[in-house]
Amino acid sequence: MTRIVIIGGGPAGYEAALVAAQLGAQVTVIERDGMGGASVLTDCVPSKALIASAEAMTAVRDSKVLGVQGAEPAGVGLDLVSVNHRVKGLAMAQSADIHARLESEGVRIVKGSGRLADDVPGLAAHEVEILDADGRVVDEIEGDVVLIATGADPRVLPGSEPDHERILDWRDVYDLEEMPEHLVVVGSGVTGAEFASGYLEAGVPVTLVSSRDRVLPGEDADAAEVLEEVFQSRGGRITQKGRAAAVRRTEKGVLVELTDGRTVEGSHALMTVGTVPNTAGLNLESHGVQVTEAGHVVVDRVSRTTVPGIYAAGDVTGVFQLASVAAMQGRIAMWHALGEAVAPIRLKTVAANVFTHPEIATVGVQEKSLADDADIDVVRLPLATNARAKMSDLRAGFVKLFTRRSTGVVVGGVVVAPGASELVLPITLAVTKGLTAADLANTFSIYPSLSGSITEAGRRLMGVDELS
Ligand SMILES: Cc1cc2nc3c(=O)[nH]c(=O)nc-3n(C[C@H](O)[C@H](O)[C@H](O)COP(=O)(O)OP(=O)(O)OC[C@H]3O[C@@H](n4cnc5c(N)ncnc54)[C@H](O)[C@@H]3O)c2cc1C
Ligand SMILES: NC(=O)c1ccc[n+]([C@@H]2O[C@H](COP(=O)([O-])OP(=O)(O)OC[C@H]3O[C@@H](n4cnc5c(N)ncnc54)[C@H](O)[C@@H]3O)[C@@H](O)[C@H]2O)c1
Repeated sequence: MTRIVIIGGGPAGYEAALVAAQLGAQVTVIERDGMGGASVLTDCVPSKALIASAEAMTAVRDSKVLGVQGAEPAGVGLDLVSVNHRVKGLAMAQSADIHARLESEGVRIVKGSGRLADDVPGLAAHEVEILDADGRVVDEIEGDVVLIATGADPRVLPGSEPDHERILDWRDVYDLEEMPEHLVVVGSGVTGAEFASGYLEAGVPVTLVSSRDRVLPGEDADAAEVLEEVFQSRGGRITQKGRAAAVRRTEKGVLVELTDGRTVEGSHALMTVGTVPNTAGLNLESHGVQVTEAGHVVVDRVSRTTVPGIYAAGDVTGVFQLASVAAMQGRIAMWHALGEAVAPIRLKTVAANVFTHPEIATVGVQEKSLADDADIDVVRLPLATNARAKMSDLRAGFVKLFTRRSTGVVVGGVVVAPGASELVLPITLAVTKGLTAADLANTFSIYPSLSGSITEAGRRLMGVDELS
């Protein structure tokens, strides 16, 4: 029986464990915190649960235009203590469900930190030491295959170290007992944009310190522009081209000093300036496992590292930091290691969503990476023209579709709308299965529905041939 040792119990680790157990391997998962990893306990799941409460606030406040009475902004508020209580409880419950599921599949779960400990490099099997919370080695186990799935932690900006009271990282926010009077979010990547949007919706004045001239530099530029407009129309402030040099505590709160001399004051600062992979202390380099300058483990498309028998998956690899990608990399690693037929990961088919208001969902090729003479047709349909959107008073947002001009095959798309994370699925399916604009156009969508804009985009891009 193949012995699999997995270090880290996030989506990369636990999904890998499920696949390996299903294929009859003997599986051990070493996890220092709790099953589900940072994704479930502190990052993805809690943030989306918090955002769900903020969205409920928005739905109530925005209902006046639909004729609802008594929902004036001053009369609607969030009870942050009970929201945080709910968020943490939900994360713990999800973690417990994953723990129970793994145990029911026969996976052994060990609490502690794992690290590679081969005495002799190059052997077919690998030793892994288990350390307790005090750093003492308490056990050693041998695996035929080791999966490194240790995730990533918040990056700390020197001079802006979180004190976890006023200067926070995103894992601290669920311990707040009162709403911040004025939250300064430093960093406008996906994490920063989501928290800035969520807290603003929850009724907190927010300033977003963005180091670029546009928030969400990695996303579709039109989508980022819509998000900025909505954010500012609701009273959010954006400090553009503002790179934080230091964040200090003041008598009343915090002062964010920017590299160009400007300052931003607030009651709390939330640091969202990226992540660092958890590779320290794993003995990777001494075992010949190649890591990049930034510390990410180098893997190929079937999750192999540079050492036979050692695989890596998830945020520790730096390949698209998404729970869905982490899980797929973990599964692929096990299929490959256990001799199953396996297709290398296809990053062009990955769908991603920014959970702001409105949400931004993307899949496949994106406009910013297209050459001027690319063989690509693009259509952009504003939501404002969609009947269902009008009924719900949704004005901001759009559907954008990219097809290959020569074949009509759908190669990418962007949806900016409330619930874009759900709406993007037909486009993702089209990109994954090589469907054409005509396939979308000839698919029945419900009338009236927001997904009608996706089939309509297909019709706009249909070639003349398909009409004849
Ligand atoms: C605020 C936030 C919101 C996000 N929201 C989303 C979202 O909505 N959708 C999405 O797809 N992605 C989201 N992400 C990204 C997603 O959380 C990550 O891509 C995902 O957690 C990666 O999973 P992983 O298994 O690689 O690592 P993790 O989930 O980080 O799990 C790794 C685990 O390994 C443990 N570990 C580390 N070192 C050791 C060791 N030596 N021994 C034992 N255990 C160890 C860690 O404690 C951790 O529990 C979000 C990220 C952030 C920061
Ligand atoms: N919904 C989701 O799927 C979701 C949600 C959150 C995070 N994530 C993923 O997690 C990963 C990490 O996201 P992130 O947003 O934490 O990191 P990031 O690296 O994507 O963004 C960090 C931002 O901070 C900025 N920054 C860095 N130093 C700064 C400074 N001194 N002052 C001001 N700004 C500064 C950077 O320019 C960058 O725009 C990403 O890959 C992201 O996709 C996914």
